[in-house]
Amino acid sequence: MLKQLRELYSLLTKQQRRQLLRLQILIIGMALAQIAGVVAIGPFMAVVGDMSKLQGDGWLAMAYSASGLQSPRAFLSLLGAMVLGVLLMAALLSIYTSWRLALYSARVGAELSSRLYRYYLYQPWLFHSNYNTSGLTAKVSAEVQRVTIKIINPAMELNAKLVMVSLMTLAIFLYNPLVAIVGVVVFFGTYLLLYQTVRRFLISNGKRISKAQSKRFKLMSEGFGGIKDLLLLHRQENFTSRFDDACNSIARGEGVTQGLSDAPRYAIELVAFGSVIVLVLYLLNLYDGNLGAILPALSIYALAGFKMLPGFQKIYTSLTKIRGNLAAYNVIRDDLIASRDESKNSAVAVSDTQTSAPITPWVPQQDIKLEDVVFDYPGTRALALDGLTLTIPVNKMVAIVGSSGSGKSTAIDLLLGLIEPRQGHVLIDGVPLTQENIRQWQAGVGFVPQQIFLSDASILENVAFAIERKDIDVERVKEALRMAQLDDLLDRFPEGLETHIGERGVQISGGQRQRLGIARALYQHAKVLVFDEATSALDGITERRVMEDIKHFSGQMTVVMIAHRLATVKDCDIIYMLEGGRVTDAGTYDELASRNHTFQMMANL
Ligand SMILES: Nc1ncnc2c1ncn2[C@@H]1O[C@H](COP(=O)(O)OP(=O)(O)OP(=O)(O)O)[C@@H](O)[C@H]1O
Repeated sequence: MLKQLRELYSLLTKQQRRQLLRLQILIIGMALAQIAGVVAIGPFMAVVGDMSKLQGDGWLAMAYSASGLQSPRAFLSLLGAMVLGVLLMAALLSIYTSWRLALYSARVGAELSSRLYRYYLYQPWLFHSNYNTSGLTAKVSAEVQRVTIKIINPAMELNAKLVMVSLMTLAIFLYNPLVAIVGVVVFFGTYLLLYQTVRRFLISNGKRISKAQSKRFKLMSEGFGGIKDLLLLHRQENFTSRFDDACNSIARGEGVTQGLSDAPRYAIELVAFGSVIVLVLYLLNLYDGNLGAILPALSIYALAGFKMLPGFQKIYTSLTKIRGNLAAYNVIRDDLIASRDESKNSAVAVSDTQTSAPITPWVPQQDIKLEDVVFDYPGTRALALDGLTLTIPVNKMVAIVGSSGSGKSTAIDLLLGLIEPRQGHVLIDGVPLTQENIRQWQAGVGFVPQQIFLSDASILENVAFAIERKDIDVERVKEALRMAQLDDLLDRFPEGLETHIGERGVQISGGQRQRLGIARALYQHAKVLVFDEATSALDGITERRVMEDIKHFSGQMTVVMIAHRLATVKDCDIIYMLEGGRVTDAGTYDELASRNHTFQMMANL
């Protein structure tokens, strides 16, 4: 556990560590104030037990005569008020420190969540293609929240109480070493014994919660994502019963961890009462039954115990909470470490996009080539692309067709610069695509996927996707919509460009959605348009209309498309047939239809 806490500390930013140091000073100040409050009760009780202490030459007698008060009772009231004053100061300092600690934990948690979100958004395509979104969402939200509330916050409280208990024990040790040693052994020993008993249980419990948590997120994402199928198949019960199981598992796990954290309080109360009886007997023996001498000592111990017992309990509950939730930390640990290592690069990337001048798109003049490209996905044995070579002349329409798994999407991802070839090159006018020039290349390429993602925002914001509203070029949006044959859509809605579409906005048809995807690509001034089965979800008539739109770009733009239905690619200048990650034939539709048997079968000729 210490290892993980140290690791968590190493994940803090420099600023967070500096804040922690300042908090540490505050914590020590708070502990000293608590000790002052406890010690202050001594003189007060000494006078209560034996008024004669105000006579003679002791320091209490000197303080009494210096106070100028006429009666011992008035002096006692003054002492009482002073004790209350010190206790009040200690209480105020404690409130302030607790507030700062809670704020600090919450801020660290929020920063970790932001850090993870940023880290994931900056990951390359390969990372995302192998991850499910619900897993990432669970990490950024639920797991970080668990780490914040159940590890960082308790760790801060543990820290504060450990300092307080240690300093208080030291103070008692200076007063009476035997009482301090026996007290620590009895209370610490009892808690340690209890903690060792439940430790194993807490660990397995924590893991169970993490597992159920990710299951819950998966069920939510799959349930809402596939709602249409569920409604039709009436299989909601299958999801709700599994969701119930996961929720119950979490509730049971959290309840048990909480219960195990609270349980020792009652056992300790018993030990505490026993200790008071033993202490009284010990003091009676020590001071030979002299109550005047016993009272101050007993009050100091009682007040110290009153402060320390909740401290011990807090240390124990913090430890059990941390132990029970370390599994949440383990789930996000690797990503947090990786995000720390990459944070500098991301910072550069962010400042790059925000401060540097707009990137000049790289517009090819002759052709785009994939040359002898080999690619395999991590963790797979088979090659996705095995020596793929193809040429896309500029301002032509080029299609890539082939059976499922033949490597079409992988070829497109390479072309877009989303993945890098293991061997071979992507050449733009003969110049290889590299990390140095990829941003210029991507700035000039428009990608239209099969499923156009609509933001819950206006048409304007959806065309200029992920751009600050104030930075959107409205004229350019209008131009893109016009080129994508979508201006009629604007006429239909009174609010025009401001019409809200997406989840909570007006619904648009599949064809309009696809055109919106095209407009989004055109807004970037793309000169190369890449369609990844962009029309496969459309009905025949809408698909033909969208294809007509795309044909408009022929001669002015380079169009690359993947299509399953061969009717879609009839007008393309070149059709590449892929099989097993390489080109098996190429030509126009008519050429392939006349000579290629596979093509004839695919086209149902
Ligand atoms: N993220 C991935 N991880 C591992 N293997 C992958 C991944 N994506 C694709 N593959 C594999 O790479 C090969 C080529 O896949 P690709 O998606 O490029 O084919 P495709 O022709 O586009 O198929 P489809 O028409 O079904 O989309 C397939 O064997 C596929 O299983």
